[in-house]
Amino acid sequence: MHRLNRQIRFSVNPFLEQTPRGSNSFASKPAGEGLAVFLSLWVELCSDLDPDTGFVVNVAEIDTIIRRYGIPVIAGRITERFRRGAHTSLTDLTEILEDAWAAIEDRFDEVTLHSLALDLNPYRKISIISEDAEMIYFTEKFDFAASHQLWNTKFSDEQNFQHFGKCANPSGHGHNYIIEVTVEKPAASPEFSIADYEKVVTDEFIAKVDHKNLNSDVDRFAELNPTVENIAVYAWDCLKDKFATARLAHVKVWESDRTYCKYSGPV
Ligand SMILES: Nc1nc2c(c(=O)[nH]1)N=C([C@H](O)[C@H](O)COP(=O)(O)OP(=O)(O)OP(=O)(O)O)CN2
Repeated sequence: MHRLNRQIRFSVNPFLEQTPRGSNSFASKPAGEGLAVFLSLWVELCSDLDPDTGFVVNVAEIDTIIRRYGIPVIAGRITERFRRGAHTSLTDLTEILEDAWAAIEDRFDEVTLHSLALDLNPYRKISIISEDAEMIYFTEKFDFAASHQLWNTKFSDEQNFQHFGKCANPSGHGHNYIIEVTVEKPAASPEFSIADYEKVVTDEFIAKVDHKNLNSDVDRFAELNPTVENIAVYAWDCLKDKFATARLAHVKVWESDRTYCKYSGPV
């Protein structure tokens, strides 16, 4: 079974009568005319591969279906809210995403719609997945800078340099880390506060690691190597059970744009 993901970038122009023309789907289609609401929708589809084409579905077909049936639902609902001056909350966005799901889920032959994620900006998204239609997932990215040394006192110096190479440098080295924190909550439950969520992540995790020497400033790493894998577990432990109206679903820690570790542990 394969899972194919495709991102569809589009803009909503709430106060224009006509959808702007435009043909750069890499940037946004429909395009924004002047200042517009830029969004993107990630569509994840599952199936075995078609033996003749090697496709789950041709991405051109995904684009056509999503632009014809999905985007008009999202754009229409957002336009309607803007025009009557209504704020669009996460609960409203969840309903809009669920309506988009209903409009497209049966449009793909022999392929299952597995998830839909709406990027609200480059650092924040909401998602729904087929396994758990009652749940909404909210994800935001945070950054922190930290230094560390990879070293194991059980090893000789030579063995340490063999295992960890330049990361064993006794003076340490630094990374600009990114952490993505995903929480889940029942779609129908009371409004989730993004400000409260951000405060929890900032107070319970970022404050403990940002601008720190992980080996010497963070107790967890006094004996344990601060690898990206162990940092992900530490983040999980710091954050689980800390959200008042949501449950931690998983964390993803990026050590660089080439390395990340995703973790979800026992709660
Ligand atoms: N499984 C893991 N392997 C390594 C980790 C880790 O956390 N988990 N960490 C490191 C070091 O921290 C290293 O600094 C990683 O840096 P990175 O930029 O990814 O690698 P380099 O710059 O050293 O790669 P080049 O190819 O030399 O540019 C190592 N391994």
